[in-house]
Amino acid sequence: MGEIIDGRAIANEIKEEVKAEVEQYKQQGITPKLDVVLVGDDPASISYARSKGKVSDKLGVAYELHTLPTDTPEADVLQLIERLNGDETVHGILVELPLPKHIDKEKVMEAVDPNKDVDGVHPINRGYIMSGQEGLFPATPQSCVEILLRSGVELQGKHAVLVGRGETVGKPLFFMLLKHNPTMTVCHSRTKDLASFTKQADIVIAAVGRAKMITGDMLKPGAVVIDAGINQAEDGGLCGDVDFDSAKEVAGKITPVPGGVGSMTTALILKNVLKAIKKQQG
Ligand SMILES: Nc1nc(=O)c2c([nH]1)NC[C@@H]1CN(c3ccc(C(=O)N[C@@H](CCC(=O)O)C(=O)O)cc3)C=[N+]21
Repeated sequence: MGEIIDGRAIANEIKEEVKAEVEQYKQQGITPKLDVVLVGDDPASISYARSKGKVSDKLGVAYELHTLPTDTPEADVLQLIERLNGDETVHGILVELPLPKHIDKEKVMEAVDPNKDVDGVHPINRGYIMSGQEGLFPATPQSCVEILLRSGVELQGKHAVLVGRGETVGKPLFFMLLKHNPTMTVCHSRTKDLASFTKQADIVIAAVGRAKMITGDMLKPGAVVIDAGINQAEDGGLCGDVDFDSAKEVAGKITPVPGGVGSMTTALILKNVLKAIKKQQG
């Protein structure tokens, strides 16, 4: 049976690092601050926003949640973002997605000051991911990379098979991982004979959004398996894109869901707030 990677333990490491750095900023008279904009009443977004508030409190980061009704005009959302862009006490801005249908998501993402864009969604930050420059990068792909690096998984020259090419995880993760020199294959929902690819992988990263689609018989023995999926299981609980029970028997290392990739994302958003401060200081 493979080693189960403890995402919560790694998240706690990151939280301790962030907390210490927040302390240093406070001694310089700067209180790091994160502002979250929540339009409408999507229950997942409400719960994610609350979780960011709780972790901010714990780490000494100031947190402000701007809740707007579902029928808020797009212009009002853009105006709020403009105000936050201009407010120098605000270091990080994150707009919870999905936005109501009458609001142009791209317009909103482009409105956020790229140096405050702690969700890493502004086209400029997307560009930095590709060019390998320092920028603000999205938390979930960062979490996958951090898990690999902090678990001592060697990437150079290894074959990493990424399953998923979505805008939030797969696509940015491709470039973020490639920096560490693995040979990479990208598979996705339309890939024919997925198992023929995953069986060759030293590292499998699952981010397709299909519950338990990667099973143990699709893995090479000893492979490292990183599961970025969050799906509703039949029993009502959470499950990943990997069938954990069969995969853990074959994998060398594997992340669980919950307790893996997801448990680090909030900590990484707050780490981005600190990176954002440095960007704003120039
Ligand atoms: N509008 C929006 N805002 C988000 O912030 C957002 C989102 N959409 N879509 C998906 C990603 C992912 N993300 C996670 C945050 C915390 C955990 C987390 O703490 N998970 C715990 C389990 C939590 C539990 O059991 O309830 C764990 O994996 O151990 C997971 C995932 C936020 N996201």
